[in-house]
Amino acid sequence: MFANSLRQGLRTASRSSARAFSTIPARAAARPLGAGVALGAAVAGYAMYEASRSPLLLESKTIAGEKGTASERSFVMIKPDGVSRQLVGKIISRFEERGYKLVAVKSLTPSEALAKEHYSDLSARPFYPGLVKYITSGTPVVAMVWEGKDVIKQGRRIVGATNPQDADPGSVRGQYAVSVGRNLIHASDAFDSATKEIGLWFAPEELSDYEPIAWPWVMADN
Ligand SMILES: Nc1ncnc2c1ncn2[C@@H]1O[C@H](COP(=O)(O)OP(=O)(O)OP(=O)(O)O)[C@@H](O)[C@H]1O
Repeated sequence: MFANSLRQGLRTASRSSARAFSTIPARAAARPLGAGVALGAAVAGYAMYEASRSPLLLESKTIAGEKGTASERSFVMIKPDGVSRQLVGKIISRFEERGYKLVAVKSLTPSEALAKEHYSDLSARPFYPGLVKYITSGTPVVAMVWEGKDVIKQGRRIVGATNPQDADPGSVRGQYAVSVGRNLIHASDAFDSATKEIGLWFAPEELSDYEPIAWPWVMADN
């Protein structure tokens, strides 16, 4: 019952999330997003998400790479306030300059179903309806996947504490935000959530596999 309504919801999510730009290969992006393509992407994304909900979640190698290695991946999203305040470049620079690899990026206005599923663990919290409304406001978000050593934990440090008033002044939230309800950015908080979130927001073919020119200089241990 729940799975059916979720499946339906994610189909709707895929259909109604408006995409402005993306790392999808040009040929695929140029194709009109007909029902088949949209449904295919939704099914692929949903399959990855379903896999992330199964006991396979306990595995250390998933769509979020391999936990604890340079292939570890995190889902990072610049929220509508970050886009509206034109902080996208500054925020992306934090991850790039640290040495992390951008493996996927797209701008979209999430559907209500997608936003609700992303924040499903907070559905009982009083701020949940307002949170969903904020994420689906119509101003787009920038959804990204970043890769590199310890990117999940380090990504959370770059982002800062949930309440910007508690955030380190050098973090994104500590530098640019003051309100918990408008804290600019999301980053996965654990390997399991990165697995769920990357599978929910991206189809596998949207994730690029390449090596930045400085990769060995950034990731080597000796
Ligand atoms: N008390 C609150 N009032 C309003 N919004 C809140 C409140 N607490 C959390 N939120 C919103 O819900 C989001 C998710 O909350 P969560 O507790 O998962 O924190 P987080 O993991 O730091 O945030 P995110 O998941 O966005 O990275 C927060 O980033 C914020 O936008």
